[in-house]
Amino acid sequence: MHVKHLRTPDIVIGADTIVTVDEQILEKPVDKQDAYRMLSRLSGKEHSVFTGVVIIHCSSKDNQLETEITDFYEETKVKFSDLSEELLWEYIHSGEPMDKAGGYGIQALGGMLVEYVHGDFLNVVGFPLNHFCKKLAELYYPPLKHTIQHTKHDSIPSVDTFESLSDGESESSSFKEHKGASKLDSPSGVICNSENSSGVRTGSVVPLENQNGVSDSAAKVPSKILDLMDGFKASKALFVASKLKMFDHLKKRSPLNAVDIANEIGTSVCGTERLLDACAALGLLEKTPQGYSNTDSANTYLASDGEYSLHGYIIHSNDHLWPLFTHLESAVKEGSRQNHRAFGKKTEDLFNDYYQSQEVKQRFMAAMHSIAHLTARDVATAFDLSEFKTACDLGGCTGALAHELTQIYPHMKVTVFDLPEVIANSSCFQPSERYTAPVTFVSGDFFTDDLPEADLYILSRVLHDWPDEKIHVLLNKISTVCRPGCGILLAEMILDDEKKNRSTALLQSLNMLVQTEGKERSGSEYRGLLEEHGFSKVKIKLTGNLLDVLLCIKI
Ligand SMILES: C[S@@+](CC[C@H](N)C(=O)[O-])C[C@H]1O[C@@H](n2cnc3c(N)ncnc32)[C@H](O)[C@@H]1O
Repeated sequence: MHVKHLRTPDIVIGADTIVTVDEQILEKPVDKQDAYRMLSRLSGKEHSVFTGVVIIHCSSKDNQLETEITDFYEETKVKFSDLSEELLWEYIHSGEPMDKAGGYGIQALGGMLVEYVHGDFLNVVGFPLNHFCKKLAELYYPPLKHTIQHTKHDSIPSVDTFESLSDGESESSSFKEHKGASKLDSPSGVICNSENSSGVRTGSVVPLENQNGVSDSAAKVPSKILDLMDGFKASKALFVASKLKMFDHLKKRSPLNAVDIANEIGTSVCGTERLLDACAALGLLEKTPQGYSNTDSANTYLASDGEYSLHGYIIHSNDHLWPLFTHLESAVKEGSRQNHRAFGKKTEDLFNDYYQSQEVKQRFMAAMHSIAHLTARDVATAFDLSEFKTACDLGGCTGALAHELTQIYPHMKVTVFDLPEVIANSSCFQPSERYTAPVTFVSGDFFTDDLPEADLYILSRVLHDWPDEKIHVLLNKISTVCRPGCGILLAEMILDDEKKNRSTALLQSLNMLVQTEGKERSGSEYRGLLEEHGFSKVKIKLTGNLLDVLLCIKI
């Protein structure tokens, strides 16, 4: 959900869950599950615990910020006395306030404050009822085209409801729109274009068999399987559009038509037009009679100078991961990495592959940097690290996380420790002067060289590169230099113990199979490895971002 327009007086609705305990606000919203856990622990006692919606009043009159927390249980007013207006707006615009429990606010009168809901109203208020009912109906009673309707509610933004069985989900964010698009060449479906309340054109699929009212659900290919079969085409379309810098051109100037873009990037008009249309259907671009433009998300994430650009990681995915994944079958049969098949050379060490050529090294570092930059804030704030005066980010690469730590903990001295080839190349990834914080870069090999002294050792996406034997070598080295009270902070995609729920992390584990000797691990597996080296008090935080965080302390 995006709160697109704010009315005067500026009232913003839809923050995530905030929990206050004894009048202390945990500044960082916790996720809903955490909140419920806390709530159940504290219920019945005299604590003020609130889950639900934060309504922030910004009064331009006296510059006072007041936060009203509505809750299933109680209501109260808390003053954000230590939160500056600037910070608040940064927070609001970071997109964080727009998900999960924030949606509860728009169920009631709060809905009047929101002018637009991009996506499905019912899906932002909790259980994805719309999607659920739609899927049930698809299974048991496919809708006729003329039954699709839109419902307008008085007190809430105009929305599609499950009564209409429209494909509201496909509009929920520009990046999710690929669901409808992926069915373009589906043998079982045709696209019906409809206009939603925000004027967004959406494609909802009506099975062919419904057009004459005859249901033949046995012949229907499940949409999830179709999505997966199409997924590689969608990925490649994104990769190629990124590689050809289409999003960069459109960020500089838009709308542009296919001929303009083809001329600028030196490609065929017919091929360019098809790629642009595919990107528009995937929700990456907007297409109007005037031409193509980037969506907001494309400007932020896909343009190479976007605030949270993933361009580096996308190019790495295209040039490095794609060839490796074409050998997934061999990797599965043999249980080992496929670099020799993909790139025709056998090296002992994964990082040798990357650092032998300046071009590949630059590409790899840019890829690491883009993900680190996007996740650094969540990693750095997952736990209060202010008690640690010094930190060493082992395998810290470009220093993106190190810089974030120094922003959040100004008194912390942070060292980045990485291989000499990386340290020599790190200068081109440093933030502008204005933000330059005192991060020290030290080169060395963490398996063989002395480690810099620190109170906190950080291993971000390092352990997943290695098999258990190597991890024991590294943890043993860290444990030897750690005094009691020192800590290790891991940032990884942490699997659930049964290894069945987190598809992004499980796919990432396949990614590790094709190129490393490592794998993604569960919280219990990391805990086991760390406890063998004297680290306990393990705390795990699932951030909801690409990386989760584990903190443990040497006893
Ligand atoms: C997957 S990258 C992660 C980079 C960074 N921590 C992040 O999260 O973006 C692994 C990093 O470990 C570094 N590395 C690998 N082997 C190393 C070694 N033996 N000694 C020091 N650093 C090493 C690599 O150079 C690379 O920067």
